[in-house]
Amino acid sequence: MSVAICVQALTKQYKDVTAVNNISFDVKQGHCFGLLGPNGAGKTTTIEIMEGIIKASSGSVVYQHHDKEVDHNISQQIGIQFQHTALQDFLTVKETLNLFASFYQDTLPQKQLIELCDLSGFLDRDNRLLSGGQRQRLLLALALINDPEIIFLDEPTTGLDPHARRNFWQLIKNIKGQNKTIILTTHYMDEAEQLCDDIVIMDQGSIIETGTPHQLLSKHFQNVFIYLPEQQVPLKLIEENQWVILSGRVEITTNNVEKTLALLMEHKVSLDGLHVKSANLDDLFLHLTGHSLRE
Ligand SMILES: Nc1ncnc2c1ncn2[C@@H]1O[C@H](COP(=O)(O)OP(=O)(O)OP(=O)(O)O)[C@@H](O)[C@H]1O
Repeated sequence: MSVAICVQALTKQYKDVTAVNNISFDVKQGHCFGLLGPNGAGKTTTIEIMEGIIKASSGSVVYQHHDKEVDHNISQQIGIQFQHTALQDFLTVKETLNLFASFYQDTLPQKQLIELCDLSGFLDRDNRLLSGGQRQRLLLALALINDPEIIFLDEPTTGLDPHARRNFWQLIKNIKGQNKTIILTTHYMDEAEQLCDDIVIMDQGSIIETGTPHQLLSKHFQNVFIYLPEQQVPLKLIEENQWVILSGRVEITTNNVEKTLALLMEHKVSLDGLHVKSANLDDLFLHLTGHSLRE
């Protein structure tokens, strides 16, 4: 898999704040790369340096295809969905697409863009009347308007309801299916698990973990959790096995689900309401940093 962007020893120093502290990673061509971390971790600063919007204090960002360091000219070739983009009042969605298309030399055919971002139901609607999900789909279309190979999405589903978020994920999967490279920042671990091939986790300007979601989870967690209503499990069994009682449920940590279920059945424990959960990226984040990603 070839490398699309190579980030080397990147540092950004503001007066008394080191926003990004000597980080290095590669973004692979055709992958969805996730940059995760809590507020203030340095994600936006990193992304803005990669987009050529701000300059690094030291280190480099090289777009391998162009074989040169990033500068502001890169904006013609990449797509950016910013966290907050002001849309022109009194323009319809179609007029907005036309306006943004006029900023670029080469653009994706509008019909294809409308289909890809599922805009056909509200093309004549004033921007101000769009729902959160519709607005994000329009912003995604604007990021794709110049048919970029590389697309930056900065927290694209923040504030959307679960249904709109899932719709949006499907659009991102479709775009990924066209062999585009996506760089995504998000606070939502389920989003990263769904979409990202590679993940970098940042905290306080530094990288604290890197890998595929599967590699990260199997490196840090060999166990799964089994939950059962407390009243169904004899106290003696709980104590003997050093299981934990949490909010009315018994939490059993095990690396052998079959063996644990056999033990419960042997003691005639009812399995009504049983819940089995593998560790997810939220658990990983808590494990690595001692705090949850959305705190
Ligand atoms: N222009 C600036 N001047 C001084 N400090 C800044 C500036 N921009 C960012 N910082 C600081 O750099 C650190 C990293 O900020 P950054 O916005 O990159 O974090 P983030 O991970 O994107 O956070 P969020 O998820 O809240 O967007 C923070 O401590 C922030 O206050």
